Amino acid sequence: MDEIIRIRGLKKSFGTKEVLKGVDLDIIKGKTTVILGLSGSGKSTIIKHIVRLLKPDSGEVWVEGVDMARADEDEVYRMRKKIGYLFQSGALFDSMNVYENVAFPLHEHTNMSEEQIQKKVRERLRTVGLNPDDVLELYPDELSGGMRKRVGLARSIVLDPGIILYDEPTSGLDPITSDLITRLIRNTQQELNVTSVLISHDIKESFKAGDYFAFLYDGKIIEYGDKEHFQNSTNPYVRQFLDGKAEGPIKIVR
Ligand SMILES: Nc1ncnc2c1ncn2[C@@H]1O[C@H](COP(=O)(O)OP(=O)(O)OP(=O)(O)O)[C@@H](O)[C@H]1O
Repeated sequence: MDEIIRIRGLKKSFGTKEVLKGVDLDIIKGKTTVILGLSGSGKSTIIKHIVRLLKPDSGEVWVEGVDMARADEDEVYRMRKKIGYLFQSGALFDSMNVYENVAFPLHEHTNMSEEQIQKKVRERLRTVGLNPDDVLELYPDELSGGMRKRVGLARSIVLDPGIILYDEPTSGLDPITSDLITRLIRNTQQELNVTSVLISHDIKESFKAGDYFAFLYDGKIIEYGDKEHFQNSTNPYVRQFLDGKAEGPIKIVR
């Protein structure tokens, strides 16, 4: 298998709380891998290590052959250009309009002319199903939740990354808007031929979006496989999660 990201023995604690206890995970190139798990189980913590927003206590996080845990700042900067990251909140800059938000990474990371930037911003807004002329001058507080997610997605793909990380892209959205965002993720993956990592606790949307599935529980990946393997898993923790039952072996720590 052709893995583009390889995580080995990843451990991370916050204070006395041991969140990741030895995560092993391969992300296959050109596919969408979904990381499933309970709220607070550490899913975001895993992907923050991929872009080195966090450093492991121990273990290795290889991205395209670069050990992100030990890379120097120049290398981290170079790698971040290749990785799109759609934060849970959508995280648009409130003081900037849609154009400025989507153009931001191009201004930061490229020497493109304003004319080229405009062309690229318009193109990427169209990729996420928005009409540039309708939205370019709007501010985030003038957009619906679904539109904000789409603008966030346009911004995370504007540098044509090879890898896109999605943190709960459909949280807080109605089922129809969620479906739309999931389709966009799917289309984006096919149009740009990217590798996607998606964090979710929305099982329905995950199965529509994903090729491979990893289940994080008690600090480790305890199940991994393609859709058929995952849906038919006999692991009692996975079964309880998929069935959405409060009774079972899963311990909910609050
Ligand atoms: N910077 C931090 N400092 C202290 N604790 C943190 C920090 N980041 C995460 N945590 C804690 O680590 C645990 C895992 O958080 P994380 O956000 O990775 O979970 P998650 O699986 O993505 O959850 P959710 O689905 O609710 O977003 C939580 O208990 C959280 O409070």
